Amino acid sequence: MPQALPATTIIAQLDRFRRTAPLTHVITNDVVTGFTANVLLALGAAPAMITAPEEAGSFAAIASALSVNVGTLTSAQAATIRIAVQAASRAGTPWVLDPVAAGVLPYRTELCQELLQQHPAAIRGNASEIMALAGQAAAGKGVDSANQSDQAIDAAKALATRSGAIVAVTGEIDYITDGERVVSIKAGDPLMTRVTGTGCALSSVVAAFVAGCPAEERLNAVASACAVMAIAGQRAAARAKGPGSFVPLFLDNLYLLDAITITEALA
Ligand SMILES: Nc1ncnc2c1ncn2[C@@H]1O[C@H](COP(=O)(O)OP(=O)(O)OP(=O)(O)O)[C@@H](O)[C@H]1O
Ligand SMILES: Cc1ncsc1CCO
Ligand SMILES: [Mg+2]
Repeated sequence: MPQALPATTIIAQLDRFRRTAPLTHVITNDVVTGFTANVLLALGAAPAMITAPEEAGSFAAIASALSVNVGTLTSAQAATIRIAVQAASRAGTPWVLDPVAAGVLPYRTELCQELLQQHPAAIRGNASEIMALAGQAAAGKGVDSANQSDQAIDAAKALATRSGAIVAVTGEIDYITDGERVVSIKAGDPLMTRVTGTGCALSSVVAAFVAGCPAEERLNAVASACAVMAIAGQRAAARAKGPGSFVPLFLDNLYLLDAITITEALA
């Protein structure tokens, strides 16, 4: 049975995050780069999108966390990702994988499977992506999921056990697992699927939350990252007229999140 995440845990994790303002190295897709940087800044992290193959390795080694997303993968970017992930792995920088459209396209699916051997701290994807990475039949529709997140709980547990990563499978309900414990978050709003990049940005927020986090606290850190995004999304959607007004309200609500808003949202 999935457990709910207590508000006190989310508040403590967000407080640690804001006090440390983690330097977050992001190698992501062309669609969401600016939005992801703004989400991280609104919450209080320090994003840096360093993508040159000559620089990605040295930066991954000094960053507090690395986030890798294969959404608009090219062969040149795959080379950069390999350099960055290997450097992060060697330096002990926790890194997070967002396997966008894994299962739909063999090239990126093989790259994601290869990267799993480099000990990701966390993997965040939608249901179809997590099922595909776990080797189950999935029905991704391009970058979108055609599966419900609860269909992917077993796949998420198996993938966590195999990779050693915390796995977050997101959707209407988010499930986060270390292979044994499963935590669920029910907040968010369907409007979050009507703007691009909420999931992609979440993966970089997950990276920033695992920065400097002891291994035994990682499940709480990843789940708290999912919770802050979902809560801010829910609060923004309550006042938005549609996707256009949702985005600025979402950034404002990330910035304004505090103990009171978090406690209220989960009450
Ligand atoms: N139907 C829904 N109802 C409520 N919240 C939702 C719903 N779908 C997604 N969300 C919220 O949006 C977040 C992003 O998850 P989603 O699974 O849509 O990512 P994604 O498909 O990888 O997105 P993208 O590829 O556009 O970045 C979830 O963690 C959740 O908070
Ligand atoms: C729309 C889109 N296409 C490739 S990546 C991306 C962002 C959402 O995953
Ligand atoms: Mg995605």
